[in-house]
Amino acid sequence: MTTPSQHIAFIGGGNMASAIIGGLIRQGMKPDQITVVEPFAETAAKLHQNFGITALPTASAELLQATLVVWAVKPQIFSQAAEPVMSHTRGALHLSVAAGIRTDSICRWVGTERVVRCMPNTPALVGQGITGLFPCPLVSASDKALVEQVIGTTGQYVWVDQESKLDAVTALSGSGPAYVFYFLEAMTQAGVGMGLSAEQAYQLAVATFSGASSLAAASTESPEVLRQRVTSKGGTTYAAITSLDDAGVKASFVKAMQAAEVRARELGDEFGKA
Ligand SMILES: NC(=O)c1ccc[n+]([C@@H]2O[C@H](COP(=O)([O-])OP(=O)(O)OC[C@H]3O[C@@H](n4cnc5c(N)ncnc54)[C@H](OP(=O)(O)O)[C@@H]3O)[C@@H](O)[C@H]2O)c1
Ligand code: PRO
Repeated sequence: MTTPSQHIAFIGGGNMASAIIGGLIRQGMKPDQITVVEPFAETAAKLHQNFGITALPTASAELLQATLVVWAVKPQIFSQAAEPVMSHTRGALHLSVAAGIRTDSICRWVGTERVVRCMPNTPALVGQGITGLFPCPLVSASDKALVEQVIGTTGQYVWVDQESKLDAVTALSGSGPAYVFYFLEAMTQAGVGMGLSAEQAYQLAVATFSGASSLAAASTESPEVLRQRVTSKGGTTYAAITSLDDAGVKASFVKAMQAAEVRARELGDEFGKA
């Protein structure tokens, strides 16, 4: 992976921007190749402390040097954040991480159709993210290559062929780390209830998740077969999975992800109008 030689601007310097900036810096990009617009002083201080970047509190002509602009603001304020930025960045390629906000809204707000919409996730912070990407028709092969270079510093990526599929990516891998943490909370709570220390229960739960994920990634077999290998006839796993099935956990999980996909669409409808 080569480091982008371009200048990159981030609008919004919070969690997701920091995850991507961290990836870029780890790969050797220099802080002076990165401009961040971040009005919140505490977040700006963290950017300085973590990456040596002095954020701008508001948009300025400094943004003119950006060849790529990464939009990492909440969907709710995207259109408002774009107003002061637009006049400085019309010549740049734009990459949005905002959940739900569709490319027709983004193109209107940023004044160009060189727009890629994406959905990363927070394991990007440790270089193990996965990002879904969707390009507008005017995005060139070299634009896509630049986006791949930037997002590649945070982990894996997949291009989707229809924009609506990004809402599914959002429900699956965008929100997905929260589902994993939810399971970790439950497994740790159960372990503590059975007499383990909180530290040991958490260590066992985290190692089990990462170990099982690595096994699934390395295996050619389906998760169903891998699960069956753990499940001895009449044994402990059988008792646990039967209890989960009786409680309808799998169906509830599918329903929960559908709720996330619906919410992504709603965010686009609700905040994409402006
Ligand atoms: N976190 C995730 O797991 C995740 C995953 C994929 C995609 N996303 C998407 O990433 C985007 C950012 O999420 P996040 O979790 O990184 O949120 P966040 O940590 O709150 O970061 C957003 C930052 O933008 C700042 N901001 C507000 N108004 C601004 C303006 N006018 N100009 C420039 N910056 C402004 C916010 O400052 P204030 O705090 O002062 O408002 C905040 O620091 C969202 O659209 C979300 O859908 C998040
Ligand atoms: N975090 C954002 C949300 O919860 C988008 C995916 C992960 O809306």
